[in-house]
Amino acid sequence: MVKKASESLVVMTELVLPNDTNNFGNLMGGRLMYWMDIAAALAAMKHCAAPVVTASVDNISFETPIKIGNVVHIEAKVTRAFNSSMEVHMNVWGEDAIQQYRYKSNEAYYTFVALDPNGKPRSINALEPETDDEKKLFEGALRRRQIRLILGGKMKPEDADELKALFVK
Ligand SMILES: CCCCCCCCCCCCCCCC(=O)SCCNC(=O)CCNC(=O)[C@H](O)C(C)(C)COP(=O)(O)OP(=O)(O)OC[C@H]1O[C@@H](n2cnc3c(N)ncnc32)[C@H](O)[C@@H]1OP(=O)(O)O
Repeated sequence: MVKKASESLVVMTELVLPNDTNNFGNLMGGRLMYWMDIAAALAAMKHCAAPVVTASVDNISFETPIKIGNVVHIEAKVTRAFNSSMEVHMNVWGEDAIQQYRYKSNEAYYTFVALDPNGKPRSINALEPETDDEKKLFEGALRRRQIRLILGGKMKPEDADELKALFVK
């Protein structure tokens, strides 16, 4: 079965409360990553209709702090499905609901693996990108997968054909 990228869309909204912040009154990075993990896992489950586990989290840059009392918006969507794993892209914004403005906080890629009832990786639906943005993310996903598998010790650099093609014509 092939599912559209848009079918996996998850939008999560949270309010930054005192217990979520550091001594500067900014949202803690770890709390944000926790919310992102949940939003991305839900997007992955919408795509594969199975329980999932987080296999890896790519680097996250915290561009702009999100202040106490602000709102956090997380948008998560599956970019590409492989055999049992899928990459989820997220955009995160902060919002001052009183002054009524929104600002970009960060973006990230998480990878999830679908599990069968025995807790083993299972095959998943293919994914079809539709919009230009979805197609761009879909195309880059193979390269990003090879980078994270090399870093995770699951792939030899010499086997990363998609990455090598960037440098060797
Ligand atoms: C009772 C029912 C209730 C239902 C209700 C549902 C409730 C559900 C709620 C969910 C909401 C919360 C969601 C939070 C989710 C967590 O936080 S889960 C906790 C943190 N994560 C973990 O504990 C995962 C621990 N790791 C593992 O279990 C295993 O290493 C993995 C990830 C399953 C991989 O297993 P493995 O035996 O190494 O498998 P292997 O055949 O080598 O690879 C399988 C796939 O993993 C990929 N992979 C392996 N390592 C990596 C890596 N480092 N980077 C990227 N991909 C990798 C491979 O590329 C491969 O992909 P495909 O080529 O098949 O597409």
